[in-house]
Amino acid sequence: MQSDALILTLDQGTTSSRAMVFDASGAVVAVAQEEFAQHFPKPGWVEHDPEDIWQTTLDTARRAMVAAEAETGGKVVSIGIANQRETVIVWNRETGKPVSRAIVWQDRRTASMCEALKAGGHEDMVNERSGLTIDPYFSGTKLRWILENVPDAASLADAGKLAFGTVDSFLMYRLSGGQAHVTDETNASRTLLYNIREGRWDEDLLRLLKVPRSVLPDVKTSAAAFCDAVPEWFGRVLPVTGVAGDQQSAAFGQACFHPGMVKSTYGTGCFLLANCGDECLTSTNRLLSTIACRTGAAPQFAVEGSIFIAGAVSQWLRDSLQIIKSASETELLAQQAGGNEGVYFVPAFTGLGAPHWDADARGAMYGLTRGTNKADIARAALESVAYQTLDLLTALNADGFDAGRIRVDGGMVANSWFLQFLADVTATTIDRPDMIESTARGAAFLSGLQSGVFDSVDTLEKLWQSETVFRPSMHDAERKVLVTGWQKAVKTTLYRAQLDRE
Ligand SMILES: Nc1ncnc2c1ncn2[C@@H]1O[C@H](COP(=O)(O)OP(=O)(O)O)[C@@H](O)[C@H]1O
Ligand SMILES: O=P(O)(O)OC[C@H](O)CO
Repeated sequence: MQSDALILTLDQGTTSSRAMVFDASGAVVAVAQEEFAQHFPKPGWVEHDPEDIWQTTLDTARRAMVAAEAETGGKVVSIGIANQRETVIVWNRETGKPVSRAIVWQDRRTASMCEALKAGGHEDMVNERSGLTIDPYFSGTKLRWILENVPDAASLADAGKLAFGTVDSFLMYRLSGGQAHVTDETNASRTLLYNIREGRWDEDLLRLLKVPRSVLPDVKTSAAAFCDAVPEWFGRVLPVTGVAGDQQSAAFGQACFHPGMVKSTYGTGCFLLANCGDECLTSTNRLLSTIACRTGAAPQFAVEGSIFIAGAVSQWLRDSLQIIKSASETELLAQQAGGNEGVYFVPAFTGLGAPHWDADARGAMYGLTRGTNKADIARAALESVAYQTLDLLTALNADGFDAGRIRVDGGMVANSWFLQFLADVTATTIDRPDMIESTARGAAFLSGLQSGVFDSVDTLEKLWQSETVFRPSMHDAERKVLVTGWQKAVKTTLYRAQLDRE
């Protein structure tokens, strides 16, 4: 292990870009973060400007690197990337310019395209090969939408001048000065175009979604020589040696290296991953199969439950309702609320993900009375994230797992009230590590293994430390009442979506 070597990680998330520098002991020595604009041009549409993604990534990376090298006297030797997944960027290979805004994973504009694919009887084939379900969440239909709706996109594709990528791929294209068009297998596994069992872009899926092979990046394993960042950005050449979708990266950063280990990340959304080792398990309860990070020759897999709105509920209370000034206020408000008061909040702002998969569902609050106040609403908002996790765990356990303990991370786990309620309502032990930035840490682990800063996975495993353990303490009867109320609220929300479709 090189003692003065540092690793720069780029955690490009849905609401902000964050750069972190790690040292050879796995500790964070510098952080820089910038939020960027979210665009909602039509109901259900969510877009980012790719130039915002690039600029905030570059600015935060430079700031964190300069601070870390000045502070420690060490040198950054490699870069790791963890990114919001599924989000689609398409650019012109000749000019490097995106042809449209990025279509974000939360965007629902392709709901009818997905319905048509399902009606065409393609669901089983898509599920078997990609591990995913047909839903607007994934990249494939978003890419199709751009090819069909953005002027010149199809003709550029015909001329071989169009490139598609998830966010990691776009960042590497820019970092390498336009040399690299590459991604990693965890990101590829979220596109709906990748055969996760055979580890290749799937010709039948490409044909189904009418995606030309020429627009796709090359795929590597997550710890690999991806590309070199040119000196223009950091003053010297720096190799990108670790790349993963942020949720797979978080599982790696949480040292969930063994089959059966489970992590759940609470950022904008919530994503629960259970390690399946080298077995590609198929859920019979509407969870996803996905590629996890590997360090050896054999591909690794996880079963995943994806919830679209988690920490974003607090952002909505802050930015849209304006009843709080910061997300952290929800903790005190929830304590003040005292009880659930029969108030339920189903935050289906962008449809419901696993295990319901209803793109048409929309958010709702139930049980409001004249006495309902902002504390009740804040509590219901936090509760909703715990109930949604319960729905995932119920599906996971029905698939044969025994998730008795979960490692949690992400911005929302600073909220201890939420974690205790999560433990209570799921009757599961919740383990918060000393380092909740697992996403960035996973990318640092991957990059550092490849660049020689870390010598082995065993070394990394020893770096993981628990900070607080939240144990279930709620009586079964109380839990049952609360959960029954939630189930009724979800049922009503799904029924309403069904009525809207009729
Ligand atoms: N104390 C808190 N209580 C509840 N939610 C919080 C708290 N702190 C942060 N959040 C939420 O966590 C999210 C930020 O987490 P982060 O992991 O940075 O997300 P992302 O990577 O998706 O951008 C925001 O949605 C924010 O509202
Ligand atoms: O930006 P995050 O951390 O909420 O993660 C987004 C996920 O990768 C979407 O699948």
